[in-house]
Amino acid sequence: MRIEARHLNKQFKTPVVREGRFAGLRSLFARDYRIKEAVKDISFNIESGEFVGYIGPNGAGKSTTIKMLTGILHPTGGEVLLGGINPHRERKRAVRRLGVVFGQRSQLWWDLPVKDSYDILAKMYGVDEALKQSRLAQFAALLDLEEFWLTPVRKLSLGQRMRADLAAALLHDPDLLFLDEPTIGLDVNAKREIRQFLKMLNADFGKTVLLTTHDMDDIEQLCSRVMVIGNGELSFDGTVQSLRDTIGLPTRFRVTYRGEVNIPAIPALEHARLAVTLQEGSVITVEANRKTINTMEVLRELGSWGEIEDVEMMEPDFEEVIHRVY
Ligand SMILES: Nc1ncnc2c1ncn2[C@@H]1O[C@H](COP(=O)(O)OP(=O)(O)OP(=O)(O)O)[C@@H](O)[C@H]1O
Repeated sequence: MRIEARHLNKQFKTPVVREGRFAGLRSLFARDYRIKEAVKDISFNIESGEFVGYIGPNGAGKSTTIKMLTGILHPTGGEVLLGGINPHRERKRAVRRLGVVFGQRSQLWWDLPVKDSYDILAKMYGVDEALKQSRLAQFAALLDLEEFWLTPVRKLSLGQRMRADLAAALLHDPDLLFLDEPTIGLDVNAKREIRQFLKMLNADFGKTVLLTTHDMDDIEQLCSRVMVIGNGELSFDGTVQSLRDTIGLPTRFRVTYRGEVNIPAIPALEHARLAVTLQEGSVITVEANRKTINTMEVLRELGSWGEIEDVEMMEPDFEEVIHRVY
């Protein structure tokens, strides 16, 4: 099912608290508001079967976008279409086609045993008993749900809770999945399990997925496409590889010199973004943008600074670099 976002905007209006004498009294009569433009004119299409990552720094507008896409929050401007259905005008029809997981907040009933939440959700979505049983049997096998079937949700570990929440979001067999930080706070093993499951949902069951995350491994391992939002605006939309190319990931060279080192004030390759990031005696770390200079050029330049004893090359870490881009 296709997701279309057309010129989405969201402004939040929050009252400003006044200070000083009689401030409270004055606020009763005339209120000042501050307008926060959380999402500014965002448009994109996500085709059926795509797995798209949605990334950006804290407060960039990711959750606000997801809430508008799923119909929870009304846009100030623009329109959302999910398989042609506007979730704000036809909420019930849209809700049947989409599943949502918010990693920070469970949609399960906190004090009830896990299985009871599925009974309630099945009733809410009109999933009949036989379908509910067969789907739950499938999820129980894939997500190992049975070990905590009768445990109240509040007693689940974070990893168990996330698995339980995923099953809940899928109980009515939606075509679209919106996942807001589904791996947050999980350990390495739990992350791996969740990723395997999500990969399977997309590859084998054809679910269309939009995923927000701060974990670049999620993006690299799962997404065919990534959108970057910063300060409410889309700043990138393309493949993970083209994002890497755009950023021009720097490679780090750690060079140990024998004897004296003379770093020129302006290195010859400065125009191509060769920068000294650390100097510890005769050990110097430089960063070079491999898009603009090749390794031999870098080594030639470094060799002109002194007699090289050893060079260690370190490949860039996507996660670290993307945070610089934010
Ligand atoms: N209900 C609200 N009222 C006022 N401001 C809000 C409201 N919800 C969000 N905002 C503001 O809108 C901006 C975008 O918030 P949003 O939660 O969408 O960011 P995010 O990209 O999901 O961040 P994070 O990665 O921290 O979860 C922030 O500045 C936030 O403070």
